[in-house]
Amino acid sequence: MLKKIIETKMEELDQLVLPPGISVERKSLFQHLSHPNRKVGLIAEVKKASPSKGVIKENFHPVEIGKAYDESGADAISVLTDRTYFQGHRSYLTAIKEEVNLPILRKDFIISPLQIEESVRIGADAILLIAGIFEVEKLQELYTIAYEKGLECLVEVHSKEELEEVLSVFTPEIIGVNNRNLKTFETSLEQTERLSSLIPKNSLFISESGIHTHADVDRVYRAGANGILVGESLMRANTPAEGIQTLFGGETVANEA
Ligand SMILES: O=C(O)c1ccccc1NCC(=O)[C@H](O)[C@H](O)COP(=O)(O)O
Repeated sequence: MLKKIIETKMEELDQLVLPPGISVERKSLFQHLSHPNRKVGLIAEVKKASPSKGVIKENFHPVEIGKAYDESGADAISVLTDRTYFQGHRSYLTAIKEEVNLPILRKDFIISPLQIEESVRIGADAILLIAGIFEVEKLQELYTIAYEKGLECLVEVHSKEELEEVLSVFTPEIIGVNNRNLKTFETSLEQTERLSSLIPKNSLFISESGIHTHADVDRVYRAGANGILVGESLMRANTPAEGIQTLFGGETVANEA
């Protein structure tokens, strides 16, 4: 699946037209996740559809969702901007950024410095870099370009081997362990438990995918995660606020509306 997505991304790159830049106040994903509102930081994802589940939320209003996440005490927002496989769009990120006071992670398949410049111009504070797409040297090159442009990166791994290979070259400040097997689409929180001890102490450890219940949150918290990235279960909840309440078992924070 990842190979197919990257092939599509390369075709899209040929058509990419950079938007004019916008002036935004940058928010640090690292800082917000380092001082979370609850026991683990929540990156709440704006996700209409996906390759594994098809359309997840028919009645999809990205700005309303982003504002509800902000009002419900999320620590950051992830916005799918891939059009083909997730029915996202870069305009969703810009529109949400203008309405919330949280760091925005651009969730897309970044393979080129051009997309990093595009991410800056649409108002992203951070981008996802997927280790499994590149040689580590290329990953580090894109990581450096992003930070030079004022963005932060969440470096995502899907296996022990990928994580060890990245750490043999550099130490990302934010490391995501994706619990989803990109071949079968199955999710298992054992992935987080398996890789936890390999995460450097100075890096933030984010558990991504397949987190649906308070027990799931507790499990990855006990495994040592500093934060979670959650999409589907929040998108399927009656409201984003209810979805967040379910994940945290009623644990509230001061700025919840
Ligand atoms: O979600 C998918 O089906 C998917 C398939 C192939 C590549 C990436 C995919 N998802 C991107 C993500 O990492 C998730 O959107 C994110 O971690 C949230 O996962 P979830 O809470 O399980 O929706």
